[in-house]
Amino acid sequence: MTDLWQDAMDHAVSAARGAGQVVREALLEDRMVMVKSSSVDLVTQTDQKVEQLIIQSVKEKFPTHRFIGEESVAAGEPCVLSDEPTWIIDPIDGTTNFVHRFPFVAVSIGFSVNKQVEFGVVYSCLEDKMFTARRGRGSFCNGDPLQVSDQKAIKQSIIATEFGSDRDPEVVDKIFSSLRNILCIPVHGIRSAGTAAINMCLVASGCVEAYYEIGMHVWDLAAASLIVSEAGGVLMDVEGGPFDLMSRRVIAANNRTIAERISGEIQAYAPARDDAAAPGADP
Ligand SMILES: O=P(O)(O)OC[C@@]1(O)O[C@H](CO)[C@@H](O)[C@@H]1O
Ligand SMILES: [Mg+2]
Ligand SMILES: [Mg+2]
Repeated sequence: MTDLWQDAMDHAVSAARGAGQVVREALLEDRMVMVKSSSVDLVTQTDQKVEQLIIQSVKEKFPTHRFIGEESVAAGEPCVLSDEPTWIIDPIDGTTNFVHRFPFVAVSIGFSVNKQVEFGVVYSCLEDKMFTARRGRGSFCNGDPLQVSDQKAIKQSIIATEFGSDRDPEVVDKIFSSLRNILCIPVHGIRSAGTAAINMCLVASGCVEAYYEIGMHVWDLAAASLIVSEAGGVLMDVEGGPFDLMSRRVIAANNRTIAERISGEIQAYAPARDDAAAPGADP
């Protein structure tokens, strides 16, 4: 049977590796920092340049494919996940880390058809770790198979989360309330890589038992969601229902028991969905 998407996945790996080289070179220069939704939601010309390089390279090979790119959406492109083959791109996940030279910076490229992720590529470009997954064919890091942690007890676990870029005191109170509840289970520790994609690859690698967050976007999650599930992990909404790529809410865990326990401790809220502005979106 013809393997429809292997050529596209091979291109994604090559594009992510090339983008990582651009990121590493940019780290040697001064970076002009701009802001988006708030004074702590950063973007640089490197984010924009890398996204355009990836999108242009894909358009040359797959001219009918669609795109959801973080910086294209920021510039006004619609954020619509259709049934069409769609490349879901975060050119730099961890821009704040990139600006501060904190060494966790990822290029994330997900690919969906019929709203289902067919492959995911996350390149941690300062670690030179290429995380990949193809639906139904497992997850890998630099070609080595990945498997989530076999830890069953949350009290023997490390949990990853992030603080996001929303500084609204009411939102911050919810974030810290959830954090306190989970820390006081107690768990062994809480960790933040500063990038959702790498946090989720740490779940897939068995380095942390779970990651949860409210507020990130589809481009942070798409590729890594498949890397987690193909490593034997589970994905869930923060209130325990099914994971929804466009909801800006996720629990990614090594097993359902730990995911459900985390869900029970989170003070949930619902940010505006990524597809909220899409034509025909539910109000
Ligand atoms: O804007 P970026 O760098 O692409 O992504 C922002 C981000 O790093 O910030 C959040 C942590 O607060 C993560 O969920 C997300 O991955
Ligand atoms: Mg991101
Ligand atoms: Mg980004």
